Amino acid sequence: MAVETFVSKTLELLQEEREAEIEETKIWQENISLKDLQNKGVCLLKLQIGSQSTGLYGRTVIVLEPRKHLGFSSLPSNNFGPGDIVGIYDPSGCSAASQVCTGIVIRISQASVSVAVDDLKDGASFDSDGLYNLLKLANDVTYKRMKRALNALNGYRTGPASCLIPVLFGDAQPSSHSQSNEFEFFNSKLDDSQREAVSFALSQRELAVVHGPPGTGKTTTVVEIILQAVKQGQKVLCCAPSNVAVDNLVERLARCKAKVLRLGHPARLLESIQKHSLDAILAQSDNANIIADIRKDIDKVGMKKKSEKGERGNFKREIGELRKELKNRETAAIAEILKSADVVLSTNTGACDDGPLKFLPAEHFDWVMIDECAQALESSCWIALLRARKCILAGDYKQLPPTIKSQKAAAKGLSLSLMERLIQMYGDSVVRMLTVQYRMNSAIMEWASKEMYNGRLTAHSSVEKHLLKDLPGVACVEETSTPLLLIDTAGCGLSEMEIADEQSKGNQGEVDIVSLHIKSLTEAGVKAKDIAVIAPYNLQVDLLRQKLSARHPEMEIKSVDGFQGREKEAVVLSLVRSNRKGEVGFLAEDRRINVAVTRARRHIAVVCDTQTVGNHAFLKSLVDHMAVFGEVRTAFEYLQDIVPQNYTRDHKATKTNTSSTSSKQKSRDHGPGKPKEGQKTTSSSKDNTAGSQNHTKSHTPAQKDQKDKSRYAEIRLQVENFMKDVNMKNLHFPSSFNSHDRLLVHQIAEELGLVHESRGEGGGRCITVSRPVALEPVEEPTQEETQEEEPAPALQSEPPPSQPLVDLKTLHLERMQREQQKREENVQQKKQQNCNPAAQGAKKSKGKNKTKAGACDIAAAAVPDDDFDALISAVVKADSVCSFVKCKASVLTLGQLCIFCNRQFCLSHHIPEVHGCGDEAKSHARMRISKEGVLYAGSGKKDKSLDPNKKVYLQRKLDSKLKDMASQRKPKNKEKDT
Ligand SMILES: Nc1ncnc2c1ncn2[C@@H]1O[C@H](COP(=O)(O)OP(=O)(O)OP(=O)(O)O)[C@@H](O)[C@H]1O
Ligand SMILES: [Zn+2]
Ligand SMILES: [Zn+2]
Repeated sequence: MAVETFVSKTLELLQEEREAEIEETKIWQENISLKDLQNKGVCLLKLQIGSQSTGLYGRTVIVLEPRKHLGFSSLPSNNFGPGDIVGIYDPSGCSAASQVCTGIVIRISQASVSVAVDDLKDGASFDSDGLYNLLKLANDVTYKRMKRALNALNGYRTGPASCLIPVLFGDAQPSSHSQSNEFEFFNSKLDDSQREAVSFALSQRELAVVHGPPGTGKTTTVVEIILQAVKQGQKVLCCAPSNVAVDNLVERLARCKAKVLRLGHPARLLESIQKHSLDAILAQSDNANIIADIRKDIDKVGMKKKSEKGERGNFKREIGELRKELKNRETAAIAEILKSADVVLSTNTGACDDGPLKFLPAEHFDWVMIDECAQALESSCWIALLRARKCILAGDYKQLPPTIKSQKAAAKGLSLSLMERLIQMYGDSVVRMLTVQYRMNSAIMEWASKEMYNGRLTAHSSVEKHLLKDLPGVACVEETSTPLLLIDTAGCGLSEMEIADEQSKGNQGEVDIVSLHIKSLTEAGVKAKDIAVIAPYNLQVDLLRQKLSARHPEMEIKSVDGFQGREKEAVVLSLVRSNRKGEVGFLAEDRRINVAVTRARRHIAVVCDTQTVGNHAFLKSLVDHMAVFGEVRTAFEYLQDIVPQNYTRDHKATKTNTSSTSSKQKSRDHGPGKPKEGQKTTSSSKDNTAGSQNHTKSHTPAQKDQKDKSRYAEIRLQVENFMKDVNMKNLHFPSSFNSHDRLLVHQIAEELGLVHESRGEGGGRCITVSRPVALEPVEEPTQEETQEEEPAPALQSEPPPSQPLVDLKTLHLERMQREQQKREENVQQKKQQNCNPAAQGAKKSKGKNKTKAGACDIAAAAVPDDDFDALISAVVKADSVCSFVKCKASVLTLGQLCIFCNRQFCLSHHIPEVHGCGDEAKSHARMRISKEGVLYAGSGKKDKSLDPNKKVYLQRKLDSKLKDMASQRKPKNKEKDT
């Protein structure tokens, strides 16, 4: 009964999912430009042929690359993967008429995609100068196979799985063998939890679940289980949802000398795996020569001129005979090979009856092992499960579930994996969890363990304390000495781009900060190939690649979903979302964040707006964990390095001229070895001394603390003496001061409201403290805006540097919140007056008329209330003329607002390219994504907040932009032969 219910419900949901997919494809074909398809990651446009070769059992393999002369060396972020079925089209479009051929993606990197092409249409060939489009094709083979398996499950009467099925549907209890047989482990290094999982799997009669959290050696355990099964004489069918996971197992098992056989299209297998493929083994078998001869004969016959009438019939018959002979021989050879293998491996759907397995008797396999089970649709598992009397499922259901297009079908249960369903049904009695992890520094692990794995994980001693600085060639600087680094953009105005599509978000400010952090890491000697940059959004991935890929071609920059199953020494995670409403959308999928964080071995840096992401409990737990156990910096510490392109918060440039360097200006924790050029911190504040400044430095072990304190007192005394001596202009500290000393100087200067500056490089670097430049007097600032207006607020009682950390964090957040409120009020006010403070700020900044939409908020925030009126009137005036440098044209009646910089321009300067927003316009055009169409499974809610008028305006603008850009380009007309 349970089976019937399950099958009918699942068939329905699969149908829904299939319809969603078809619907999506239809929408694409009808409404979406190729450009947009590319943005969605399912299309790659205008690729050129990098090389062409014959490989893989006679198939043509072409390598497609982005056009070189455009300067893009990397492909746009996309969802192509090995094994995908694709169409190759000439550049006229992606319609049936322009299709050159279809093929299968063999391999894809950031720089190129290799496709094993199916037969070319008659007469067609690839033009080495031509450009081609690549489109992912929907493929219903998988659906058909799953449906068939479900129907078979429903009608299952007798067969190997008759005892297994009732257990998997709760109609019979799982049981175990009465006497556990003694066995010896092949791998003597297994830890206790791994051994327990292996013993348990061996002792169960029908079902065992191995729950392997990140880095706990799940594959190691699975391999041991399989080897033990083989030793007992069992035949094992081993599956996983993805080709990558299957190949990984093939490699590991082959290394242990197991007799493995990998099923699947050779194009889909890793090169190193191909020798284990059915095709390769077949090619080496005794039958191979005969088969090859027959093939040759067929080719020969086929080559003869087809036009010779009369002869034609003979050829056909001859070929027919040869084909039949070939088929018989191959069938026999395949069956023989299959039977002699101990472990047959394939993807879940590759284990179907229409593949080579049809040559085996129904009872052939004893066990079915499904790895990465939590990432598979249950229906796909049933393709293999019907073949065995016992199943072992391995995976981690706390990581991302299978990708499902229909949110409805997902919500109704399609995304529930077999593994999770069984755990819901039987609880822990069928599960053994691996609890020792071999990847993460314990500080990284603790959060995941606590939030996702009931606190059961422990870090193996080999990784527990490992840090980047322990890697050969990596210097010990602050960035390489901390496992957790949170770079908080709250209150820094680094808002996400306003794009109507929930699936596509970007944040240029975070890109810049990530880039600076990458710079510190690589300068400290961390290799680019050991760093992963991860973002949850494809758009952000693209922006990050644009910024970083040219400089670091070896660095992997991927979406979270694309990184599951992988690990890197260092991970830099950009969470992107930063908005007033506190919307986190897509990030609200806890498992996605879990995956992102647990890729890191020695270091994870999270760049995010804690104020936005803090609205989500799970994300907040991460932020809090990092605040307590790691190091927290505010993005302000980085902004000085990126201000010019990004925004004008340097209000000295705005000539509102005051005193008030932003209250938010935080002490910058320049770490040893990472001081930034030209960096100057002119601010300090009472409020800093109140402790919030110290939140940048968090983790201080007790003994170190003691030493720090005395050194701190020593330096502090020197600085205080300097302050008393009015004749002394500067206080130079010797270059013998190490980076930590300099850090203390920095802290003290901050506390005492002094200016400090580091000069020189490496060992010659030294720090100087001086009095702040005299500032114009200002009115008493408000409580919140507590400022550094008096040169020396100093010498009030200073709390010692270490403070309860959580409190600091809270203080910080509270303050950010107050600032946010204030900013919002200001913006409100600004709106009423219909003015635009950013315009003025931008005009004066660097002469390079460029500013971001958010800049006005920042400028407003940076100005104390009292000055606000003055600013407003200045700005109203500025706003009535064109914002282009030196242009005096009035924009009151005929002005045009630039959506990128939010400024008014006259008709001759309103085009983004003309006044300096060209880059933004270009990237915006690239990012335009239609509202519908869902790329990922997940829990994201659509952002419905964008004003429809604005959206229409935006669309129109972008459309005309695209047209402009298209007409500027002379498309190369390629001749077509049909
Ligand atoms: N018992 C062990 N002793 C020492 N190292 C181990 C042990 N088990 C696993 N490892 C190490 O942990 C790492 C991950 O192991 P493995 O490849 O089996 O896990 P995985 O399945 O790829 O990862 P995950 O656990 O994230 O799924 C490997 O470097 C492996 O050598
Ligand atoms: Zn502009
Ligand atoms: Zn103008």
